[in-house]
Amino acid sequence: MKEFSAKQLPTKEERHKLFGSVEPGEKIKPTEKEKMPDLQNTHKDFLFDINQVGISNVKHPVQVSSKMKPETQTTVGTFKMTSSIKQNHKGTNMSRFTEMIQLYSKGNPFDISIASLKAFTKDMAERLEQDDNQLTVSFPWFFERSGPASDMPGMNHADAEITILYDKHAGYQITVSLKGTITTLCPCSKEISEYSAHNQRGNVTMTVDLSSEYNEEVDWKYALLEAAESNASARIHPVLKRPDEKMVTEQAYENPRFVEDMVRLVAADLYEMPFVNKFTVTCENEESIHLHDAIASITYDKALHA
Ligand SMILES: Nc1nc2c(ncn2[C@@H]2O[C@H](COP(=O)(O)OP(=O)(O)OP(=O)(O)O)[C@@H](O)[C@H]2O)c(=O)[nH]1
Repeated sequence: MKEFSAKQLPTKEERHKLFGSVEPGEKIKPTEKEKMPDLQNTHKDFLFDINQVGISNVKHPVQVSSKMKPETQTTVGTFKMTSSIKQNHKGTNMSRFTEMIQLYSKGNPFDISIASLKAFTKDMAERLEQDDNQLTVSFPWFFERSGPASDMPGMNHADAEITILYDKHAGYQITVSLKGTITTLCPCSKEISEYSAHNQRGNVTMTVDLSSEYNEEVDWKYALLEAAESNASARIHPVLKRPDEKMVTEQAYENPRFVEDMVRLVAADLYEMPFVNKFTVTCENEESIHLHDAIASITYDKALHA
């Protein structure tokens, strides 16, 4: 066997120099915060107001409560946090956004209940010395789902999002959104075929403005998921044994749905929810007989039809 001969490597410092690192240049600008120029806080005519300025794509662990199991979970939140600024103000103080997340979470998962996020956005506006603040947090929400016959559980998830808009004069506007996955079986295919019918995964996205009647006794994630799943041909399951698979297959055949049927049925459920003001429901079916998807959407504002 060939004997291993060790290389004589230069030191780490020498290696960095070998690959281009140089000595620091002369540094003459102040290093104390008080002596640094504060460009962001320059005031003169900068031509336009800005509607939203801040930071996006901030990842932070978040704590989510739910009516479904697990009743509390830690998941990953992706935040966007902004406020408006006036024409005479050059820039926002960006470090304050992430500083506030740390202040609220104290190094733990950030509690993203509606109450906590309402307090956060109001504080944020005050800390930025602006009239408004907007926060959006999106996160995968996990929920346990059991097989319909075997009752064997597994973990499903849906994409959830909360947007809180705080305005010093107008108060709060709260919008929540959930994208859940369902099974749809094609009614046309069932009608025309001697046997079988094509079916597919459908994605139902519901975006809802919450009314002032909303309180957190109601789990909005569960309510929206139920609106999508209870109207589908069948629900999606992580674990299915043969008796489960038989039930799900037959249930889908007994409840065929076009993409149009889905958005109308979900719209009816959202219409009946007293804590929903305005909603958009979109269904996109990943068609198993096409390369393209089928899509339908309804936007409805209860106030416009009062
Ligand atoms: N306004 C603005 N800031 C930026 C931009 N790009 C980076 N920065 C941020 O500028 C931040 C530092 O500015 P400030 O947050 O005003 O810091 P500061 O003045 O020391 O903080 P305060 O004492 O809270 O006012 C850094 O966190 C950078 O992320 C930009 O395009 N606009």
